[in-house]
Amino acid sequence: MLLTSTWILDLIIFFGIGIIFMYIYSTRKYDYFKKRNIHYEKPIPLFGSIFPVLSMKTTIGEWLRQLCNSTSAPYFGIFVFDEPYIIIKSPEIIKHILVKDFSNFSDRTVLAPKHNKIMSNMLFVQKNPDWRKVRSKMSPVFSSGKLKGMLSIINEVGVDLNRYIRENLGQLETKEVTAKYSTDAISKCAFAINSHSFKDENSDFRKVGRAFFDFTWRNGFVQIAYFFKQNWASTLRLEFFEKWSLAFLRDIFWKAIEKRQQIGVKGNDLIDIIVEMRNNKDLCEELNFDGDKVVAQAVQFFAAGFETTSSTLSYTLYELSLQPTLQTKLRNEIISNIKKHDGITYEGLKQMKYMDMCIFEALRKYPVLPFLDRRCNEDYKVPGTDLTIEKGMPVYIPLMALHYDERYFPEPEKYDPERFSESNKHNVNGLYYMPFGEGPRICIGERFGMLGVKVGLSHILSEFVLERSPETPVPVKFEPKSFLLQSTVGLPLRYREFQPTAA
Ligand code: HEM
Repeated sequence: MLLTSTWILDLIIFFGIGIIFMYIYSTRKYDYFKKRNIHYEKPIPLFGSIFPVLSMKTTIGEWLRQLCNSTSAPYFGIFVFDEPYIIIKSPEIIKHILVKDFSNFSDRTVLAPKHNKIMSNMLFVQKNPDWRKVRSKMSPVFSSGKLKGMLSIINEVGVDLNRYIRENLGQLETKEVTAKYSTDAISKCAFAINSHSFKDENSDFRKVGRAFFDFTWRNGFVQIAYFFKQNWASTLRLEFFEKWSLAFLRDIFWKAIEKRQQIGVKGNDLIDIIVEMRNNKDLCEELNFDGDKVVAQAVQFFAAGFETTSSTLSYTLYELSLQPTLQTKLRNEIISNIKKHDGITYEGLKQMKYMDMCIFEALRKYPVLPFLDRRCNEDYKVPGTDLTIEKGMPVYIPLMALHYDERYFPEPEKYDPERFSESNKHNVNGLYYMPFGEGPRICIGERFGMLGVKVGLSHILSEFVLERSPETPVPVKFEPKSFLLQSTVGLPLRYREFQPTAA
């Protein structure tokens, strides 16, 4: 008993004071946009404006889309808990931020956790100046020469993929099928290991993939902390990826490196490239490139490549199953291309223009990342506007909202590859279509990702016809527990063998 004669009353008073303190603290910046005459989404104490996302009622991509539709302003504010964030809708301003004035916005907001050396050395989260050095050294990994070398590895996985489909004809969960394919392709390219996902539902790599990206409460909470409340994530030492999964990848990776160094035979994969880098003493010194910093590059390859490739491939197949005419058009292109090039070749894949259009349109409707983020490094006056973005301010580009904006893409819900035909030019006076991001921090694996998707489409559509089944969700409902656009019920489709008609 401190203040009153009963401890219950004391407790109520302390509790009340605590609530008042939290209220005052969490709302102290809530006049930020009002003072600057910037349109903003009204916050609620403690949570800010983003409560619908935090309570997992909606996905962040869909929420930002709703907000963008509710105002004609070129930019507006939101509050994430107690912090103001600026959302940029104007394609011209976006171009300034991502490309022209990149030096002011060269880092992402997501945490690079000091407590985890693998995670903090992944390119996606790395901050400058380290990011610049590692990016320039990793870029050659994705050169045409290296990609051509990796094509034969991915093609082998494509053969396993079609064998699996043939053995399981009927209804298949397409997202799971494409996840097996991308898991095997990336584990072979980055770790020189066949993870046998098609044979073993619970192969170790597949388990790691699930642990990384399946929508669980744990993953939802950690993603929120890493993207929105970095100080919580570092104080609580939260792990973005579960410890056992990183330990598994680290172990596999070093074994692969040792084996490669012992036998000295090249494999045209990431392991070769890393071995080359490790043998270059100057480079290792410059980057302080050893131990977990090296492992980080392979884990990055897996983490960034596995879900992105399988998501894009599965959504393209899903949309084509709903529109058989488009599916036939693409199949015809694939079959004649395979005949012309005597198989699935690098040159042949480059020539399939309709395939590009189908993938670009799938990426418009289902961008793997529904928003891009940057943090302002120093006060920045946006050219041609009254807006000054202050140092430290997080800036979001609402990718999904832009991809569904009727001004750029009429009837946005409709899947129409013709939007990306040669005659339809995009991003002429600014940026609004960017499934791989833009500027110096654009996706480093864009060409590798496209290669994986194209090889997968070529294998599947040359041999199978995909159809909608009663279980196929139309339209797709996105899982609010995930930052990525994942269907709540997967993408079940019916597969049957393609029977070519005699010419
Ligand atoms: C269809 C497949 C893919 C899509 C749609 C995609 C999309 C993206 C997007 C939107 C970004 C953010 C760009 C920005 O902020 O401007 C990104 C970054 C990144 N992606 Fe991809 N990605 C794909 C495949 C891959 C693959 C296969 C890899 C690696 C093997 C990869 C590695 C990365 C890395 C390392 C970054 C961070 C780059 C940096 O900060 O320098 N991605 N990706």
